[in-house]
Amino acid sequence: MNKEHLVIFDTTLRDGEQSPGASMTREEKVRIALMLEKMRVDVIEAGFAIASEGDFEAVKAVAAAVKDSTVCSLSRAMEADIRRAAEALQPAASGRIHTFIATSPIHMKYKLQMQPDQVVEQAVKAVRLARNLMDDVEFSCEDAGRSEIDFLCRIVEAAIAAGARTINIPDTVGYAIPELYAEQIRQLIERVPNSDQAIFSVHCHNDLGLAVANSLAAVQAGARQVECTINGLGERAGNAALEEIVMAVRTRPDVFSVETRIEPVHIVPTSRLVSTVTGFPVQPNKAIVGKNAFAHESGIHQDGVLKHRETYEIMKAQDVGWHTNAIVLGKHSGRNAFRTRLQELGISFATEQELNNAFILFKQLADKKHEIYDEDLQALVTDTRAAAAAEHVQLVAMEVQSKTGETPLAQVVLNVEGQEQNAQAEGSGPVDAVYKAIESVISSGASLELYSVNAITSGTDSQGEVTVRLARGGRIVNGLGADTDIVIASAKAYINALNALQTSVERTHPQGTGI
Ligand SMILES: CC(=O)SCCNC(=O)CCNC(=O)[C@H](O)C(C)(C)COP(=O)(O)OP(=O)(O)OC[C@H]1O[C@@H](n2cnc3c(N)ncnc32)[C@H](O)[C@@H]1OP(=O)(O)O
Ligand SMILES: CC(C)C(=O)C(=O)O
Repeated sequence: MNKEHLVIFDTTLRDGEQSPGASMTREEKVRIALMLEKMRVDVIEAGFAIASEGDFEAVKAVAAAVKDSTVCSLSRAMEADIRRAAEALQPAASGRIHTFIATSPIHMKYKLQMQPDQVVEQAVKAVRLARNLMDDVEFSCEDAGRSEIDFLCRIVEAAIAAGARTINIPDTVGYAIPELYAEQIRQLIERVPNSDQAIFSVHCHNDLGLAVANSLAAVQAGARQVECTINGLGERAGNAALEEIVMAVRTRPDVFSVETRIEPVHIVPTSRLVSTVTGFPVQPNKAIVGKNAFAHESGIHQDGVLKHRETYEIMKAQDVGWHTNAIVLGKHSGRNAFRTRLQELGISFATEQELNNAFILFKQLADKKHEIYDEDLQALVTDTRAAAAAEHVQLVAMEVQSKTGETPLAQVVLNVEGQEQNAQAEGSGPVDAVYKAIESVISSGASLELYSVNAITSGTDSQGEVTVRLARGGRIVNGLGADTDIVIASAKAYINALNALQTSVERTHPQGTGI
């Protein structure tokens, strides 16, 4: 099927900048514009030239920098705005003046305080002036979503006759519903006698979360330009997200008879740039560009993706600029994902039982921690292997009381050579108390040469990894322990070192006297 071209009009630098707190400097706008150009956006709305000296300079700088995309400036239906826009666009290889006036009864009556006839007259004058200054002129009926269809037909016909090449029908306040909005576009195209002389465009706001759905419904009804923003940035709840429009059209060629010229591989880098410049983070579950958009945490999905990616992915992460999709290990993960990740880390187990033991520890850890990182897995494997080695001493249970102004008290239950033993001790800190309690049972006679604790990953739910070095009679051993509770990690590390000390005694003196 021969596809029609869908014009992608990006207004991140104009409507996106209207998000409270998202204002951008001239240099930042140029950086983003160059990324949009690289992505092959057709039209970049760079600002509202009359808004301020800074915005005028920004539009001018973008117009000078961009060569491949059309650069556009917004202007009210007023002579001063239009002339300022034309002046800012002077350096553009291809420039567009975008002029607008509100057409809904509520806007005309209360905001503009004009009669409908006056609005039509002002729109026509504005479009004519803009056409005298520039070939490419777009006219928008602000608040078209709440405008009467007969009035819209009248003003659109007049604007096209005055020279507008693009007619934009914005749902300014995000009031539209897909079927009704599509019907509005369809009727305009059918009823306006000169509609074939213009491209119909849509510009949807997301107040009801319907901006993308409305835009796509309008495309199905004949709109051939979509105005959108990176990350859905924009006034109030934002605009239709460019990445969602582009990828919907691309992913469902069976549904859409249009195509864009966007190179989607630049989507994620551009999204990151916009987020960094504006300081607006992208929510993790945001379609296409959110951190979780191509991440799988649940075992059944991970198993499916590992067997055949398309079982749970309708797009390819790399196509939109991600390095790869992600299998995130957590409490919902299964053995297939666990084993695969360990294999990627170069870790394999001699027996299925060893893998199962590690998987049990993994699930226990995942119950305490949101996400399990590679470093966690490495520590976990060390723990599994330490457990598999001969263990003379095992930690059964422990409890530590640590209160401001009071001496910490530790109670431990150890299994020593198969026999449970209880002990308690005070210490200068909780770890000191635990170590003294352990020593009151074991009496190893070893000296503590090193104690260090590291957070394995970032975040307060990170595991602490403790390293302990013990020395006795010229023998030095290290013990490692990891846990989300660093006092437990410390106990594990100490016991691990005591066991290593005993193992080294056995190696040198097979009839050795024990710990
Ligand atoms: C839906 C949209 O996103 S529209 C774009 C919104 N973006 C912006 O407003 C950002 C840039 N705006 C600005 O910097 C300022 O509002 C300016 C420079 C445009 C105008 O500033 P001011 O002259 O101080 O006017 P102010 O903003 O207070 O009021 C807007 C005036 O424009 C009139 N107006 C609003 N839209 C239009 C229009 N499309 N065409 C003609 N006049 C309009 C209003 O009726 C009001 O007129 P009044 O002062 O005679 O009552
Ligand atoms: C000026 C127009 C295009 C607009 O931003 C809107 O109506 O939301």
